[in-house]
Amino acid sequence: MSTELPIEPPADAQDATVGIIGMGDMGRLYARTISGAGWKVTACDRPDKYEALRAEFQGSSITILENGHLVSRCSDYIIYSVEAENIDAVVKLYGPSTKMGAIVGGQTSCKAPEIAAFERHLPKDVEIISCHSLHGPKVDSRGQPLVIISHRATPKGTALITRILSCFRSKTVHLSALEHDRITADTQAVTHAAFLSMGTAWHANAQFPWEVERYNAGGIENVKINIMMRIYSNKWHVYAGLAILNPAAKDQIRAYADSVTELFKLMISHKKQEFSDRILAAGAAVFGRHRGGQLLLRDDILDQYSLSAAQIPKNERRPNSHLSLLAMVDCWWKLGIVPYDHMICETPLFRLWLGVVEYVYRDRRLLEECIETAMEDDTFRMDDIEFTFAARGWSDAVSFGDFESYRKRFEKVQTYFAPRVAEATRLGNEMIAKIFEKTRDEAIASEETAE
Ligand SMILES: NC(=O)C1=CN([C@@H]2O[C@H](COP(=O)(O)OP(=O)(O)OC[C@H]3O[C@@H](n4cnc5c(N)ncnc54)[C@H](OP(=O)(O)O)[C@@H]3O)[C@@H](O)[C@H]2O)C=CC1
Ligand SMILES: O=C(O)C(=O)Cc1ccc(O)cc1
Repeated sequence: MSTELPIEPPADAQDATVGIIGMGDMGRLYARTISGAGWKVTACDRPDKYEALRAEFQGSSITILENGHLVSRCSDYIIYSVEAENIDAVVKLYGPSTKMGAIVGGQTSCKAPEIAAFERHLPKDVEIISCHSLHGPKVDSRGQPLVIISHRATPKGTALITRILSCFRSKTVHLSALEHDRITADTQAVTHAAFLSMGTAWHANAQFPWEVERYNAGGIENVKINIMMRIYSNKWHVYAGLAILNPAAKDQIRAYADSVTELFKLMISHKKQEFSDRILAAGAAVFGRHRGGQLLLRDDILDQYSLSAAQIPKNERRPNSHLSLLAMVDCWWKLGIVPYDHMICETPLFRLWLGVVEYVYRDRRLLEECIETAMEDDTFRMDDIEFTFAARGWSDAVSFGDFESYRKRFEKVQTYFAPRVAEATRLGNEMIAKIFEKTRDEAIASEETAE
């Protein structure tokens, strides 16, 4: 495991052609950025989209071809940027056309099936070097992690790919496929499970949380609502793929659902001592080494990003049990995970999630307030019971591995929240841009120092 600065290109690097198979959101980001850095780029989507894609990219320096055979034949680095569920079929189709001696990688969010497909279908002379940008297509890539997986690779091949991808000005992290999947099961799959469950619970209670007085509680609630809306405004297949196909994700999501259920049972049976001991033990295990240092998030920034019309002063806000947060720490504790160790594969959403969890656990008064509310206050009970059902439901959906039922669960909630998606996306983008200003500025400053 290492983090490296970009390596100087080998002498022939400027001649390399990069091929992109799958011109969806991430494929387009890659094609535009890599071409903008001066590399030759060829790209395709499904053959039936050829004419439309060609018209769209007319006059640009990106060459659109009819299919993946043509892209594979003429490219030195081919990136498959298709739905994770389709990776085996697409590599099976185009893999045998790979140019002799080329390097092949993929952008899918889970590497076990991608690497298996490459090993199964690519000619043996082909190197395998995969990648994964840990951010969405609309997020500034500077300073965000970019994982490079040199699975079947020469040092020269790795140097070339590192050089090509350095145009994203991301934080390059070299990992094995296995390390990548174990870490992203936490930073992505479990994080998403928590927010998917919040959305499902609010939908089950027929609530738009920003219209409910008890959710007008500033920073933490704003993050929960904005991220939940952000996830449900995206494509279901991204979340389904990275959870269902990641061998480590099922167990971690199940552990999260178990923590939610067990804590909820302690709450409704008013076992305050047991509940409190468990919360504090989990907090000590997870945050013990991180008591000092700067918090990841600042409350005053988060307060600015609310979907609600009414802003309630801090001293009049109603405390929340924050079952979703308490269960996250309980789950990390049970699994022996220290989330700070996973920051090498952080996404913007994970940083926000860890940020709010940390915010509660490093403020003893706030944590005591959560424990007190969980035990004594019925205001959030109907939310917490629906949240418990939802967490177990999402865990089942992932365990059963059925993409179609995952899609139905997802789209039901997505449709419910659709009317406010545009506004939530705008707010979420502003919130993420503001919070990551510092990360981006640090990345630029360290590049300038290196130059
Ligand atoms: N969106 C995100 O935030 C991120 C996504 N990823 C990963 O990147 C990959 C792509 O995601 P994203 O761009 O968002 O998804 P999209 O659905 O926007 O893009 C995938 C594209 O691949 C196309 N495709 C499918 N089969 C073929 C084929 N046989 N030949 C050529 N093209 C094909 C799809 O067409 P059609 O729609 O017709 O099937 C679609 O246009 C996914 O595996 C995802 O997990 C990684 C990082 C971030
Ligand atoms: O930040 C998140 O978790 C997102 O929702 C965006 C995202 C989705 C899939 C990826 O593989 C990487 C980033």
